[in-house]
Amino acid sequence: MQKTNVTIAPSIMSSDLLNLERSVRDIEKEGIDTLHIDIIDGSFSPSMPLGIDTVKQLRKITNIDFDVHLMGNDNEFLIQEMINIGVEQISFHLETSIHVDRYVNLIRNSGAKVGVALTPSTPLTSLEYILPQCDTVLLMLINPGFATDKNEKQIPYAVQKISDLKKLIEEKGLNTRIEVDGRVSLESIPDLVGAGADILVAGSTSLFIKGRSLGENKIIMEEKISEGLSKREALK
Ligand SMILES: O=C(CO)[C@H](O)[C@H](O)COP(=O)(O)O
Repeated sequence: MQKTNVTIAPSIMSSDLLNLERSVRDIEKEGIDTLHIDIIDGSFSPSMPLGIDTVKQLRKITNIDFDVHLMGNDNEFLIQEMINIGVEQISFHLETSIHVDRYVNLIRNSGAKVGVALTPSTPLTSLEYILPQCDTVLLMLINPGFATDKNEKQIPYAVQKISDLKKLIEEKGLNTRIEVDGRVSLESIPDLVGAGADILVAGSTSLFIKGRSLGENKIIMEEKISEGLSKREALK
């Protein structure tokens, strides 16, 4: 399979939470170099699958890149904790941020990559001034934190929002990567990648689909990514 620049970022909260070390080893064995870690504070949204100490423990056992998605209200506190641990990318939500430039600078000065996350209905206009300072924009395609709620479906305007963001990034001549998260399923990957998604957060509807091994699911994901890249080429 041809290597593409679309990143598969397994969401550790979708793996076996009772065997995190084994999940990390399985992910490493597949040559995956990014781990998506959701930190949810129970107030921003109701679940609390992983905590700060989980990230600390994970850091001790692996050098894989940590792509941390903060879903909390106290961004300054959480960002500082992640910086202290030493993670490679930190994304925080604009909806819970007043001091956005301050958070961007905190993350940038630590050497980590800067990500700004948007819940599904937050318009792209909210990125107007901050986009040039972002390495990544994380578009949530379900309401963040509700991954275990099976009634939570991918938003119907996912492809539209990704292609609108891609256009904005290209118009401004930026290299910002688009990360998508929430029901990034085997079925939806070709359209999401076709529209411009660069980082796919892989959870229960792709990499961790039960009944197949991680390796088997990864091969199918790669096929779907190739399909998406062909679509993207055709749309040019
Ligand atoms: O951020 C998340 C939920 O807020 C999870 O990372 C994501 O939902 C996992 O993927 P899937 O929806 O395919 O299980």
